[in-house]
Amino acid sequence: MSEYKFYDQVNKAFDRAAAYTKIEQGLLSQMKACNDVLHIQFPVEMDDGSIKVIDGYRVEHSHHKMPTKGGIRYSTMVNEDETMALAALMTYKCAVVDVPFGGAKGGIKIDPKKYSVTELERITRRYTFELYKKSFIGPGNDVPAPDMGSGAREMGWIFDTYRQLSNDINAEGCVTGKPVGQGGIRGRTEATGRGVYFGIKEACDSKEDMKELGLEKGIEGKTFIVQGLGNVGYHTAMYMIEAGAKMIGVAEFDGSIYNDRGIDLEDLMAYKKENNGGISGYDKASAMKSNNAVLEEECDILIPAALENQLTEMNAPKIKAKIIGEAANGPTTDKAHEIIKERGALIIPDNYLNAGGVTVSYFEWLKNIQHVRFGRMGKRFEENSYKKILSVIETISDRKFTEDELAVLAQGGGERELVDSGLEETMVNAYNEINELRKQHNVDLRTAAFISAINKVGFMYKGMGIFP
Ligand SMILES: NC(=O)C1=CN([C@@H]2O[C@H](COP(=O)(O)OP(=O)(O)OC[C@H]3O[C@@H](n4cnc5c(N)ncnc54)[C@H](OP(=O)(O)O)[C@@H]3O)[C@@H](O)[C@H]2O)C=CC1
Ligand SMILES: O=C(O)CCC(=O)C(=O)O
Repeated sequence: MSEYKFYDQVNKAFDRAAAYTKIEQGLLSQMKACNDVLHIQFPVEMDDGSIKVIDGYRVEHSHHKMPTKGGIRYSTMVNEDETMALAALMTYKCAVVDVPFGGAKGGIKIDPKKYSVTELERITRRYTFELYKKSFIGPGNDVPAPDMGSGAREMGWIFDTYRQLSNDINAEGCVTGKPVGQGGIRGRTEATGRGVYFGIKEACDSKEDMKELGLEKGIEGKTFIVQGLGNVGYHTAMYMIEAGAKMIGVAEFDGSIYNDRGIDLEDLMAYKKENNGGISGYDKASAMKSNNAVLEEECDILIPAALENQLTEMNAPKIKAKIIGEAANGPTTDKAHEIIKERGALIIPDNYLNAGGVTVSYFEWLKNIQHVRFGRMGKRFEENSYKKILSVIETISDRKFTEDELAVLAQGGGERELVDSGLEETMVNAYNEINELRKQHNVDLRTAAFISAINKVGFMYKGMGIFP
């Protein structure tokens, strides 16, 4: 296990922020506690007929809102402490972006690369069965989603297993991040990275805040370095580049690379695919001496998008980036946070910045329990209304719109457009809310995000009281 107890790190940030709230100590202790911690060990038959015992976890951190929500991580590093920390972060993250769920997280302690697809399916289905038996899954109680090492395919297996076991009419809402054909929503796969981009963009669009950092307003022209080109890292980089930023460094599990003229993301991804997921040997950038060395290079924005505890007191003094965009959960230890803050850099914290995933998961869950795709009822109606307005404009202005103009101007909101709009609205509003708190209390953005979360969860508890 890492020398940094992840759950302690989260609680340190919580305690720092709690001092700025008026919530009593007993209630603060209840907010920090993990309400249910499940550790299971279950057997799975391998392709060669042998039997393996697998460790699985699910932690429901807070039941102040139901269902609880959070991804399932497939990694050899999974353990109880990590799952508790990640579940706690889910509670605070949901509160920061006003997603009405309690926090949860799951983990299966395996290296998914070492198993065949059929073995992974058996592991996932048996894990789901265990969650079902123990009431740790269901659209009204606990709703998993993807995290490191898992994706839409695994969520599809979870949904199918759940619906075989239960005749719940809302079964589709038992898990999010599913393939679209199985009740998933368009835009969930890219949602976390898209949300990270919206959050960084909102920060960069503040002239006043950028001036404090000695930077120009806007994302365009800014350089960035990313750690981990998985789901979150790749989509973040893609949207940053689309907006005119330049990726000059990448760190992966097998090495790190740097090129101040920019690295072609798609070219690198194609190389990575051929190279078993690794970037070592990529010859269009310089190889650095270790897999984390590139994090210390000069850049405007550093985006850790892989693991927790990556910026520690060891490397924090050498980090030169002016903005740290925490796409991963818990990438910065408490001590590193203090060091980076002292230097005057802006840390955009995980419990706000990577909330795009759970936000779009919320939209997917709503779609599932409503049993109707967003846009299905209104899209045509909107389009017909816009066409009528445009036709009146044509009549009174003597101007004829081209087919292309009409296609753009008379477009109604389909599922993808509505998801994107809801995600942007959520990320922008939450940024401004926590940035206000940052200024009001003269604190950093992480502390501000925790103040926001603690006050919101505290407000729920005050209203509900403590049962019995
Ligand atoms: N998926 C989601 O919707 C959300 C994810 N997050 C967080 O984002 C982070 C990344 O998750 P996600 O993108 O889904 O996971 P993925 O499994 O898709 O990607 C993780 C990436 O990090 C790489 N990696 C692993 N170890 C290291 C290392 N030591 N140094 C550098 N890179 C490494 C992986 O390489 P390889 O695959 O070769 O091992 C992979 O490219 C996690 O902290 C997760 O909790 C947060 C919110 C939502
Ligand atoms: O989409 C979700 O429900 C949870 C995503 C997640 O695990 C996270 O935000 O860390």
